[in-house]
Amino acid sequence: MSQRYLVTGGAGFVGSHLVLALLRGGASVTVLDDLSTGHEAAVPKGARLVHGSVADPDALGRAFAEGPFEAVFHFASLTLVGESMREPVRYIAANVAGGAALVEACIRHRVARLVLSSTANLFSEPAKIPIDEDEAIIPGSPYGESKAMLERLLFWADRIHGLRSACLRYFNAAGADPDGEAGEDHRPETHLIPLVLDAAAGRRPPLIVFGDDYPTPDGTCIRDYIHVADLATAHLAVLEPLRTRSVRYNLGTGTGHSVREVIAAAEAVTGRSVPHTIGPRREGDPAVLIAASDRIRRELGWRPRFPALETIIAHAWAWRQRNPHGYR
Ligand SMILES: NC(=O)c1ccc[n+]([C@@H]2O[C@H](COP(=O)([O-])OP(=O)(O)OC[C@H]3O[C@@H](n4cnc5c(N)ncnc54)[C@H](O)[C@@H]3O)[C@@H](O)[C@H]2O)c1
Ligand SMILES: O=c1ccn([C@@H]2O[C@H](COP(=O)(O)OP(=O)(O)O[C@H]3O[C@H](CO)[C@H](O)[C@H](O)[C@H]3O)[C@@H](O)[C@H]2O)c(=O)[nH]1
Repeated sequence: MSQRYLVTGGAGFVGSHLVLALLRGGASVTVLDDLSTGHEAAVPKGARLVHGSVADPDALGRAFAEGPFEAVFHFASLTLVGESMREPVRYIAANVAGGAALVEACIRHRVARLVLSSTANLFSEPAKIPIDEDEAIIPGSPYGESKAMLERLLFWADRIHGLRSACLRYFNAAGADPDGEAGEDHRPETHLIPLVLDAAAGRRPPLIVFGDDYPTPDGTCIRDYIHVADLATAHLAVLEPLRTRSVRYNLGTGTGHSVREVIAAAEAVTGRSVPHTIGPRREGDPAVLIAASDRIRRELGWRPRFPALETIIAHAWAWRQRNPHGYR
């Protein structure tokens, strides 16, 4: 019998790519998603969708009735840093309550392993770049704070109940399924690469570059863009160590790219110009965020298959070209 997994938020960008990877590996997948930002059409064929919130006991009951699960992957979350700066209470309440309800259900249903989508926003004042797992956790927003709280909740769930967990701190998730079966469709879209590609395609007004007076070589912010398919393989790679211990890893490629470099790479990939203007800084944006992913490389042998920015952008562009209206 095939192994069965629960993926919360599996109708969203990163979650749907993990669902694809699990299905391609022969697993059975249940997705629990309230479709608040995800899309029913993004749930890959072959997975079962339970429509509802992780905070709703009835929806959790319907999802867990499909178990027992080998492991649970928790992507479902409010995810926007900027929005969380305006609505801190809603962000912390929703993310912590949803995560806590899910963890409680995992304990009750004797799930042994849970993987949490955590974030680079834990590290708003890095003492050194690249950022490793020993860096002090100083969340940059209520969104980051909610992930820090869930990481602590998981620490205690392991210590007291033996629920093993992996906290995966993604840096900038980007790209699309290399075979074109899934892609990025956030509404509203706030992420740089899809905005750049839509500007190139003429589907949006010119991109606004948020500040060109940062202490970086070209003045624009530097980020570590990691292919969403490589995030998926990292989720699969942690399942083995989770049999015996909890882990936490920072996930990026270890290479940073400025906003200007992203624009130049997109122009090279698409053969079009990316109309853009320079605007003010966006509140809360650190100048440079780059992950040291040495620990997961060393301990688990994980490597990004698609580390090059051009490949990440090419896959995102290919999906967007075939799906100009996203998932509709
Ligand atoms: N995209 C990134 O660059 C990035 C970076 C760091 C961390 N993350 C984390 O990765 C995860 C996935 O991010 P994403 O970009 O795929 O976001 P997304 O919005 O595309 O996906 C989130 C999914 O969760 C669902 N959801 C939200 N609240 C829910 C609830 N209470 N119950 C059930 N479903 C709910 C949404 O409908 C959506 O399908 C999030 O936890 C996010 O915080 C993302
Ligand atoms: O219209 C835009 C959009 C973005 N940017 C710049 O592009 C870079 C990337 O911005 P994104 O919004 O794509 O990503 P962030 O680095 O802000 O956020 C990412 O990392 C965060 C943690 O730091 C969270 O985890 C979040 O979910 C994740 O998308 C930033 O320097 C931003 O200032 C622009 O110049 N113009």
